[in-house]
Amino acid sequence: MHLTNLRHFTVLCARQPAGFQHKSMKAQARSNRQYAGGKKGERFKLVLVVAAALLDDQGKVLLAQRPAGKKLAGLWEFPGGKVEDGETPEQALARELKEELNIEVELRHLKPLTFASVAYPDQGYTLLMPLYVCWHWSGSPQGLEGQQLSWVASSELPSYEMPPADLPLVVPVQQAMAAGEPAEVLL
Ligand SMILES: Nc1nc2c([nH]c(=O)n2[C@H]2C[C@H](O)[C@@H](COP(=O)(O)OP(=O)(O)OP(=O)(O)O)O2)c(=O)[nH]1
Repeated sequence: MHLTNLRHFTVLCARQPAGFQHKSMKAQARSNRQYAGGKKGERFKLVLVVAAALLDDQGKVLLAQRPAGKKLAGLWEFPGGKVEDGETPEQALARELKEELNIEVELRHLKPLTFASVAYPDQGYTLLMPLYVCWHWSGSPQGLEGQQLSWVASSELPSYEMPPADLPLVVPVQQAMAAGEPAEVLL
């Protein structure tokens, strides 16, 4: 995607329907809008992180709480992590889900949903985070790294405090939850 379109997309993603967020999320969204894309001339290191919205058959999505001592500790996020050298985003996500939650995911079950792009000027990096939806995995998710896990209904999502990058992802995830698993397209 052309950079101008990517910036435009980021701004669009940052808009939320009126009344959707509670107070602290509104404040986070405001600061998110201010630094999304960064200022002209600023230089950033790109950090590529992949994450998954795991959706169960009760219509809930899995959130993990970032453990104490880590950056953004206490905030709730979609499980995932950084893409390592030589990995595809899907391979990285399947590896992270195994390491963090002890579940196995087939790459074909990772369906791209949307992405977040957020610059952190004070930290000198910009986070680019593709978000996948996943309806099928084997095993039962466990917080192997000491993180709390929570299966969350769509209407409850806005009450979980999340990193700024995640706020624009909430509505697309709610839409995916409402739509249910799409039928397989056979080519
Ligand atoms: N997995 C995940 N990471 C997220 C989300 N939102 C968000 O800002 N992040 C950030 C937090 C971390 O800085 C980075 C993910 O890094 P990581 O989970 O692999 O590693 P880490 O906590 O050790 O990160 P770091 O301390 O090395 O920065 O992406 C999200 O929804 N899911």
